[in-house]
Amino acid sequence: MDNLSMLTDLYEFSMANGYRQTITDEQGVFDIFFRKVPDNGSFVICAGLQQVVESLKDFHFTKADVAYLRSLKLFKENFLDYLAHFQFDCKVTAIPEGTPVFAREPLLTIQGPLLQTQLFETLLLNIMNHQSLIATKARRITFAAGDKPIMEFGARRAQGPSSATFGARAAVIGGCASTSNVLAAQKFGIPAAGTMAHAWIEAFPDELTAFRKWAEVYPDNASLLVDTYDVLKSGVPNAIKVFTELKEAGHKPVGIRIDSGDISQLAKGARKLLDAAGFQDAKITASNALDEHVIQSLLNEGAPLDNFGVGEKLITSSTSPVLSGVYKLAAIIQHGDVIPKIKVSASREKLTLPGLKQVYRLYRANTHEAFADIIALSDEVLDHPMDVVKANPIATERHQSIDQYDAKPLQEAVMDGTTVQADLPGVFDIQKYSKQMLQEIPAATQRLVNPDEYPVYMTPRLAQLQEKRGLQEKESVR
Ligand SMILES: Nc1ncnc2c1ncn2[C@@H]1O[C@H](COP(=O)(O)OP(=O)(O)OP(=O)(O)O)[C@@H](O)[C@H]1O
Ligand SMILES: O=P(O)(O)OC[C@H]1O[C@H](OP(=O)(O)OP(=O)(O)O)[C@H](O)[C@@H]1O
Ligand SMILES: O=C(O)c1cccnc1
Repeated sequence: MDNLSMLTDLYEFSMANGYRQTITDEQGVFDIFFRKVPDNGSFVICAGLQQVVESLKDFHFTKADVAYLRSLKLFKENFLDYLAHFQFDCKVTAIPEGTPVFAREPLLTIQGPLLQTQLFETLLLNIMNHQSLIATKARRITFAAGDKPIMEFGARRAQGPSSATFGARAAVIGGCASTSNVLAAQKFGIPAAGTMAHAWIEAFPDELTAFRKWAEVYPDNASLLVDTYDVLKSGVPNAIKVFTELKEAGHKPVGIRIDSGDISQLAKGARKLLDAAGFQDAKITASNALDEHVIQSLLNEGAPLDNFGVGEKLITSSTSPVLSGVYKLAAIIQHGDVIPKIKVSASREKLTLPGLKQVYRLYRANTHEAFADIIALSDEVLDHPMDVVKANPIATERHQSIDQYDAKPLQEAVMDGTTVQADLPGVFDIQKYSKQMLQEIPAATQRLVNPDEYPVYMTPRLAQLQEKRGLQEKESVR
């Protein structure tokens, strides 16, 4: 990661400078969470922690950064000096990447000097909102594709270079098998994959010559794009001619890609022709503005497709392009005393969760079947049975009783100062872990349309604290 310490909103510097002049001893505790799941889904796949850790570990300001900030004529010298000698001194706990998470759960909590914790808001949200959004979209798309591999093809349509590269990382966390983005492949150890563009076909006098020349250069990697002129009349018959020549020379053709038209009809026609010519093993890849709904529809129609290349709809999460994760102050620690903090705004839905907290996944006793999550204060022991309250302040039927469960804490220690305490696994290990975690949550919460709600509760103590602190803040403005 580049040094991104200056990638923040001006107001973070303004507040941090202000804290330096006013309340210098306080520690801040901030939580990252979201309230709404993209695409009306029920869960988000948490992603971005590795880049959060890398950027915090290396958080510093160069001489040029400090000179620039000085030139704004907003900040005191004691603050600029603090930045010039910045030493990261916070503790970070977080839910591991790949975990399916739900609204209002603290995905990441950071505790440390208030000035420092304030400064990280914009950068941490930028990283986690982006990667979690794309990992979640990728999970929807790979869910629709079942066991058929998805190649991530989005670099050309991503919103800028870094969205392309970190988006490809997130796409793999969400289940994609490979990427066409060579930088992402190199950086994160993802298989680099791809076929050819229409330009290759157009560059030669005719399609057959173009296919032959490709096969000469890549005899063992002949995946031919068959839709430049006419898939069934020209593309597939020409591909079969070249595949036959390759076979005679002892090579195994890979397959074809269809990138336009009615993919289902074309794939069915192509499959017949390929099979009749003895190329039952040749794979059919589809691309062209695919998303989870088009893929599901193609497979429901029985389209004989083996792979999908998915670009713009995945890399931009175009049908739901924002994950509105927020970074909220949960407590101030003053001389060792924890003072829980809450935001009470006009909309009850935006009520925050005060205090130092932990999230638990609740399993039916002695099984791997998760049925709910619960947010507790971090010093609490969970009761059996327990009267719990939905974390969503505007949910109906908020009160429930739960019993006979096993609880697994989700947040784990990640950083203590610049010491990294958590494992930061490679992307495919994260993908594997993510799949295991998804198997544990009910199938009905994972369907693409109108998924069941997965309950997220608070313990009675946390609910009481939220109510009490909320009322206190309301009283204070009377
Ligand atoms: N059988 C099908 N069922 C559902 N959707 C399909 C089917 N075949 C193709 N699609 C999708 O329909 C959309 C429009 O396809 P169409 O071929 O009209 O695209 P286009 O972008 O106009 O074509 P081109 O790429 O040649 O410009 C694409 O998202 C494509 O993936
Ligand atoms: O549609 P996506 O999911 O983003 O997948 C990637 C697209 O990128 C290429 O298109 P190209 O840039 O050549 O444009 P065109 O095929 O639309 O003409 C490729 O042929 C796919 O259609
Ligand atoms: O390799 C491909 O086929 C490819 C890569 C990027 C975008 N479209 C297609």
